[in-house]
Amino acid sequence: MTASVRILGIEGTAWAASAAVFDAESDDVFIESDAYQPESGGIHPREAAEHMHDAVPAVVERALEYARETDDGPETEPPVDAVAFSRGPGLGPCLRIVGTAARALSQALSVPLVGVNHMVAHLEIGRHTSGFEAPVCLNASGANAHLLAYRNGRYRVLGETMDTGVGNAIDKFTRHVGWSHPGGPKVERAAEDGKYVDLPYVVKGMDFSFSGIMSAAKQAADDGVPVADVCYSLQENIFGMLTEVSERALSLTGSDELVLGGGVGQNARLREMLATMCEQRGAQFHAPQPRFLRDNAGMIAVLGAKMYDAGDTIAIEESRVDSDFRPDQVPVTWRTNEPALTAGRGVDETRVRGAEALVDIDRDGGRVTKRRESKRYRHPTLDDRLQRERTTLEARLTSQARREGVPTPVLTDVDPREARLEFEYVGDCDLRDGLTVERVRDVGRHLARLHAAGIVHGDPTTRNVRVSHPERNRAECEREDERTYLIDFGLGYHTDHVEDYAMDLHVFDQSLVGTADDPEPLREAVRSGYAEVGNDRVLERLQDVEGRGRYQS
Ligand SMILES: C[C@@H](O)[C@H](NC(=O)OP(=O)(O)OC[C@H]1O[C@@H](n2cnc3c(N)ncnc32)[C@H](O)[C@@H]1O)C(=O)O
Ligand SMILES: Nc1ncnc2c1ncn2[C@@H]1O[C@H](COP(=O)(O)OP(=O)(O)OP(=O)(O)O)[C@@H](O)[C@H]1O
Ligand SMILES: [Fe+2]
Repeated sequence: MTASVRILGIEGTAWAASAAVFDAESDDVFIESDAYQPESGGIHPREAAEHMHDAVPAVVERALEYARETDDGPETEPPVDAVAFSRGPGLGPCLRIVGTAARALSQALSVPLVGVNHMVAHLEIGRHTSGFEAPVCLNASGANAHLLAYRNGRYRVLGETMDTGVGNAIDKFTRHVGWSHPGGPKVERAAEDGKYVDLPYVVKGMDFSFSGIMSAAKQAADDGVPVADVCYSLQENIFGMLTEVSERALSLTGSDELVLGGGVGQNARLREMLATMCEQRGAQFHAPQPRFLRDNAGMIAVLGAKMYDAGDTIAIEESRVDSDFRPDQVPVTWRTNEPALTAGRGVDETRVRGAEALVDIDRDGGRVTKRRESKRYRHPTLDDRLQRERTTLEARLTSQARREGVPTPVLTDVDPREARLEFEYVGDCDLRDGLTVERVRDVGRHLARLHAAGIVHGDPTTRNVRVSHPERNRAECEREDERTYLIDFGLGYHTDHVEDYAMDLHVFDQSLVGTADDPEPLREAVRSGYAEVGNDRVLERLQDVEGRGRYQS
């Protein structure tokens, strides 16, 4: 055995044939990579696999040489303690080649094998290099885009793309305008000379989708809008969406640490937006060095070392690869500390900061005043548009929902230009701080009622529901009707699409998984409440929606 743990990492999920050596004691990470560059178009899975076949042995050999050169243990011992490899997600043909190489190496060196989830590695490297205890993680990579937070032994997906990964979306646009792969860096360069044009902006709670904005961007380029302007505006909107959902995740979990992962994280504008957002809300932001952001075996070796330390190795027979491997499928064996959600605000607090707004609370007067803040990270034109649209919608939908029999606060005043709303004060605490099966079932009924009226809430989370809390206000709870109120309709809209109703339920479901200690009975309750009042087709579609967010190349 060497003095400190040393791990050989191998990566090859799509384009980067990469091997690395991580030395836990010195924290030294040696990385050797060989990138696949398609001659035309995007990544071809077969060609990429051929690249892996040709390039993996050489990068592994270089890494092993380095391991031997820097090894101070006896020569008869292997230069590393384990071989860690990317098991997925990724392109099947590539993964299989890397898996075969890793198994052979683990046998040849007589060291254990560690099977690493590539997406968890993208986020763990940021936790490792930042030293943050319990950050929210934004993974912005080619084939994925996830918002993740640790809870009860897993990384929970708080939000994700509903169609393609963020890098792939950008790459498809650059292919359309005839630029070579990868497109991300070219968009970044072109954007330097651009000015803002209007493009779609789609967030649903902490989920988001790129299909609308990408078709509009292609259309704009076809219509003769200067490509620089399209690139600039794509960055403003796409990264604005990712920053907004990151802020919402910080707000929901009460965390004040954010880390970035994935190849798109190399983009300076994205990093700037995230840093500005964190600064504005008093949170800390960390982005690892570029060599750890793009696909690389260093992150595989670093997480491999943590897993190895925890005894989380894998038998050769069980080490098959999984091209759909989701981050929330991984039992997190290497973390023991369970961060508590920050406690709900005290009864006396008079000002609350949400993800979007500052809310001033006048409990005695029975009023709250909500003011959407200008976001410094956002382009001023977009910021202005979103603030005004959302304030108007929130006013309208809050009242319409009540007419449909869904408890909401009475709107007493609205000023769209100032992005200001005044409501009746309702409930005693947020559902997040008083989660019960009965209340969650109520939310299911409320959502069903809204949907039946053609309204989508848009951001139903455990913080956007107010409940009466027995310990905080006895008198209140002696009322016969303990009510569950929906608030914050700013992302709502009218629609008759079953898909949109299912998405609404999905958003609530994700917030339960992200904030509850024992989410299963609650997830059951929201479905049963919904079934009492609503349309079964929506619940069926929910199952479909849950199957998405899989690896899509
Ligand atoms: C499953 C795995 O194979 C996949 N990996 C992956 O997509 O490679 P990654 O290195 O994380 O990200 C590559 C993407 O990152 C984009 N990219 C690179 N530099 C960029 C930049 N400066 N601005 C925007 N995008 C950039 C590229 O255009 C490309 O779409 C993933 O993590 O989803
Ligand atoms: N009518 C109300 N009665 C009582 N409390 C309220 C009311 N409206 C808002 N709050 C409190 O203020 C918090 C933030 O409000 P709201 O969700 O509307 O703001 P936001 O910035 O849009 O938040 P987010 O986007 O993070 O959900 C709520 O979680 C709730 O605790
Ligand atoms: Fe990646």
